Amino acid sequence: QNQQRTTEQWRQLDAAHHLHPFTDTQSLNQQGARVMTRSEGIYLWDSEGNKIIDGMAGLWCVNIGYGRKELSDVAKSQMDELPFYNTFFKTTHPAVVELSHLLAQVTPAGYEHVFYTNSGSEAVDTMIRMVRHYWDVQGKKDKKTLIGRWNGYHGSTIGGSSLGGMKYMHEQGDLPIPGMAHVEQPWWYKYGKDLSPDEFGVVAARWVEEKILEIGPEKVAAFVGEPIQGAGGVIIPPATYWPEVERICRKYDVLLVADEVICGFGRTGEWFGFEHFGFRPDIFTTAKGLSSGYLPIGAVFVGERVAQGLIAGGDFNHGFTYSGHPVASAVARVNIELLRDEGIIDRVKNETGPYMQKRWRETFSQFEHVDDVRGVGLIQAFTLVKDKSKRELFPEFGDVGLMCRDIFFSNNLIMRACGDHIVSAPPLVISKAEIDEMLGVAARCMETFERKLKDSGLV
Ligand SMILES: Cc1ncc(COP(=O)(O)O)c(CNc2cccc(C(=O)O)c2)c1O
Repeated sequence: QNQQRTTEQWRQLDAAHHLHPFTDTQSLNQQGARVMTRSEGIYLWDSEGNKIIDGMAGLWCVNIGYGRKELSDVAKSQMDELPFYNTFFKTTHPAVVELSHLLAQVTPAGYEHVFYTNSGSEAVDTMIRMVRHYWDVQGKKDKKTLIGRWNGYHGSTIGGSSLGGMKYMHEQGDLPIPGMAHVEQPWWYKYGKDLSPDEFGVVAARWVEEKILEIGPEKVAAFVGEPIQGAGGVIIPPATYWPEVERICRKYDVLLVADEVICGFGRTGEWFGFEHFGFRPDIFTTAKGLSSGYLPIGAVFVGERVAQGLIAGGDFNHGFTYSGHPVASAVARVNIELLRDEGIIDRVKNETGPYMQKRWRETFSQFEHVDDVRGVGLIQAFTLVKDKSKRELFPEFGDVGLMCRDIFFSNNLIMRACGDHIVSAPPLVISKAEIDEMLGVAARCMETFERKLKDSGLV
């Protein structure tokens, strides 16, 4: 157990030694970090004893919910038996074999081969190297460019952040690396103008075709996208988008990659987001819900075509010390078994997902500066807008988002601001009563937000 300290002591030691990710350390240290100490179900407790509703499942990852002893039990027994051994040099171990076998069963047919990493970023970087190596083996050495979307998020390694379309990340570290291209995101609210969503979905998909033709199909290795863009603001493409993207990729022999790090393992009410949108990627990357965040693990699922190409290609010179780590593998296996055996994903699809989407729309559509209220399964969002009637966004996209997020946070409800999008992705085990509790708090926060917005002179 951790040594018992006061919040202030934890804050001071944290400020003295700990550099946080995606953080302005100086401003954090002026206000002090919030010290999360324990968790259960959909709830967190901080060091001041506040009970917090985790509307973000950690970072979109605690799908099974907090406090599942089945995962900590298997972690301890695996750690006692074989805490580590590698999967290099012609060795394997039962934990990674059983996980791989299980994963082949919960994925649609045709995804029989999986490569392990420690994170989503590493899964994306693995995919980048696989895709380029695949085309080399096919003798098409010029097919190296990968196309992503602006505001897409594919992690924070050099490859992942280059493929991602977050310009504020590209500015740090001289990114993107060569061989990366981006098209606009399928955000109907901003780009759809007077097109219907379905018409816009085809237009947005054609941006991919234009980019492929601009670069030259013989140079394009793959198109990569999140079924629903998560960190980019829960941008849910119209139903016509993905089937059209798939048709275009097949037409120019461009591999199609789904980044399922957020959408995977039940978030949309299907096991994987590509099943919800009705397309079949050649490869898909996962992490987060794979272990529900209890231990770090990522996985790249390789479809038959690419798997056979790689296997025929001899040595694939890539991998990590902890690829297929025994304890992470064991925890992931039990996590997936619980998701499957407790029918959690079916319940998201048929019960709690529809309920959340109905209550989410009822709760937020009523507010004057909220529009584009949207969601699928248990991932949902709305956009804070200056003028609904004109679909007009705020000029400094992001300021009011943070204002709104801070009101939730000070009322012990965690939701996320992605620019002026407010997003939520709670644990998949959230009950209808907990959905009502969460949205009751949120509604009161939004009343406060609307008042604060009027006082701010921004509207
Ligand atoms: C689609 C996608 N792909 C890759 C990654 C990278 O995974 P790792 O972080 O495990 O390397 C992600 C991660 N997504 C992510 C990570 C951290 C914060 C937030 C946020 O929206 O606040 C989102 C992601 O959402």
